[in-house]
Amino acid sequence: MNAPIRVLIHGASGRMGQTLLRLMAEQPSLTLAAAVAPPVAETGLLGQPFHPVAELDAAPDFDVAIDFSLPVAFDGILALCAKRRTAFVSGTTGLASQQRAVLQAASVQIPVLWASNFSLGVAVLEDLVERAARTLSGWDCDIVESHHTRKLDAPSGTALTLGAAAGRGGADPRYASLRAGDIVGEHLVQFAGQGERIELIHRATNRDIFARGALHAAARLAGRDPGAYRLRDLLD
Ligand SMILES: NC(=O)C1=CN([C@@H]2O[C@H](COP(=O)(O)OP(=O)(O)OC[C@H]3O[C@@H](n4cnc5c(N)ncnc54)[C@H](OP(=O)(O)O)[C@@H]3O)[C@@H](O)[C@H]2O)C=CC1
Ligand SMILES: O=C(O)C1=N[C@H](C(=O)O)C[C@H](O)C1
Repeated sequence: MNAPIRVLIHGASGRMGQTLLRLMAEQPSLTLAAAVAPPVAETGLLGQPFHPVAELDAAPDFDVAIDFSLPVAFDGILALCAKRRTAFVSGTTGLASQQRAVLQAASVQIPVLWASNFSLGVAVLEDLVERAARTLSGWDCDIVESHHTRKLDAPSGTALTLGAAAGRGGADPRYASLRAGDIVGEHLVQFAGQGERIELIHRATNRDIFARGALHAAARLAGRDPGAYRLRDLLD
């Protein structure tokens, strides 16, 4: 039997961090090495002690980090993974272009996977949007994203990913963002022509889909050759 893959969860006290910790047992190949969070958060919903962010360098050995935190916290965990030569999975959105460049540079040394959305449905939607944009030349393309009021970045990472897909198909998308209540995440991509309109919508109704996608990716990324992987590279 293979040794379990040791996982460090970064942003462990957050909405996604807590979901990841709850669902980790579903991936029997994974074991928790550390749950990292700022010092104000002493224990999470599951009662596990947090490793303080301030002592990130002293984190126990791990094989892969899963990061769902904030842009301000991203550089530190990526640097630790590069230093320890571990795999890095991140879903943190709102990154600056310079942070994306550093991530790309790190992929020469370690396996990395960053995705704006870890759900299967959005992966399919991305393909549909590119195809629609390619076919519907001259139609207006608008992307409307809705999220909970605690979300800090806008447009969402997913909206930008879908916009890039539309762009590859030749469209020039516009963006609109709504923040309301506890909406987990909704993305509408609308193509409007003369006398007709197509709406492609993805609605996330809970965060488990994102956490399962990230845990699945972590289990398959650990131990791989360095490189920048996409979610679709690791799907069964
Ligand atoms: N790619 C995807 O599929 C998805 C991506 N996301 C993205 O993941 C990120 C996290 O989302 P969510 O869980 O809702 O956000 P939360 O605000 O609930 O969680 C953020 C986490 O980061 C921690 N944190 C804050 N500041 C620092 C710091 N300076 N150093 C280290 N850790 C810090 C927070 O600690 P504390 O609790 O103390 O504030 C918390 O643990 C966002 O960028 C979001 O857009 C979200 C869902 C899906
Ligand atoms: O912050 C969130 O909650 C989410 N963020 C991601 C994004 O920015 O696209 C993914 C999902 O929509 C939830």
